[in-house]
Amino acid sequence: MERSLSMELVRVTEAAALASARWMGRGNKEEADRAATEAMRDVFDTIPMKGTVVIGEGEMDEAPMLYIGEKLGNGYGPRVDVAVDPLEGTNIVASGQWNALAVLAVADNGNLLHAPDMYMEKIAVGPESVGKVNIDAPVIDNLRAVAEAKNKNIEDLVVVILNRKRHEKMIQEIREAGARIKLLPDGDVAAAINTAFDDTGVDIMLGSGGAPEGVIAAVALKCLGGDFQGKLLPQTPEELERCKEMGIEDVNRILNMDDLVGGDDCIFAATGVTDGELLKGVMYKGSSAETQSLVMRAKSGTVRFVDGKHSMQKKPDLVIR
Ligand SMILES: O=P(O)(O)OC[C@H]1O[C@](O)(COP(=O)(O)O)[C@@H](O)[C@@H]1O
Repeated sequence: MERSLSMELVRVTEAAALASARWMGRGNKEEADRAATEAMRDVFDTIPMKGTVVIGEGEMDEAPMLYIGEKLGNGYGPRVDVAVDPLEGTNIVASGQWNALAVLAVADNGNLLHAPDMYMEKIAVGPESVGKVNIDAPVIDNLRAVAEAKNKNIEDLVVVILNRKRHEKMIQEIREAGARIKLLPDGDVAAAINTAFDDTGVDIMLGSGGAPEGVIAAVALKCLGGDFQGKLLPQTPEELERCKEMGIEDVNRILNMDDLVGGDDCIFAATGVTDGELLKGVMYKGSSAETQSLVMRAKSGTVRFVDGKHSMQKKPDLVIR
């Protein structure tokens, strides 16, 4: 992939964030998602690449755009797999809470796991804890390992986990271990990324969430030198069949970083829609709007924070969609 592709891709997540942030707190997650998806789709065709959506808004018959298999880009450039989540945290935006992102990930053709839309058990940690955790290990063992790797006490750790009934037992185990917890309403991609940035105060992410989001988070952590492990959790015979079609015969198999995103060349881009620990959300300032984005490439190890100031006069399409 060209080095410049990462900076081009930020324009895509910026556009999605600018469009969907208009819907903050308005109680309409569908419209927020639609605005993000349309804006993202519009910008993709200006990007120099031959992309194919492998993780998107759904199958062709259920999503009008950014559907799985859709071709993206201007047709000149590298052949790449594209994973998109135009609005990660639709409920977050609808209720004006923290950590909604517009996100995408790109890797060389054939290198992203085509994760079906089902649950995935996940564990995410930053660089210090690489090689120290195991998704199959008891919670207490993983917490001890992260505490030791970060030279902390377990009581100092902050664990993030989605606030769901299915996590009751795990939350109890974390509490018994003495660690602190952030219970998330939604948004486990931001949570996973935060584990690799010390200033966010987040040490480890545990629990299950969407498998597509898992692949996107794995790309981010590959760029950051962290670790991500996943396990698919099919809930129905149809979902089990989907796993087999993907070549995953043993669903209990741990999906390591290289299973989720192969090779060493992948790019991750995200723009804050609402404020979070790492990225600020969109601010509309009358004649302009400001965005904050994160863009990273695993091959070079470059991590960039990009502040954008967008003119509403010169770019009227940034107004409400
Ligand atoms: O709400 P569930 O079913 O527990 O699913 C969890 C998944 O939903 C999210 O919280 C938000 O997803 P949406 O943006 O599609 O609403 C993800 O971050 C997470 O992976």
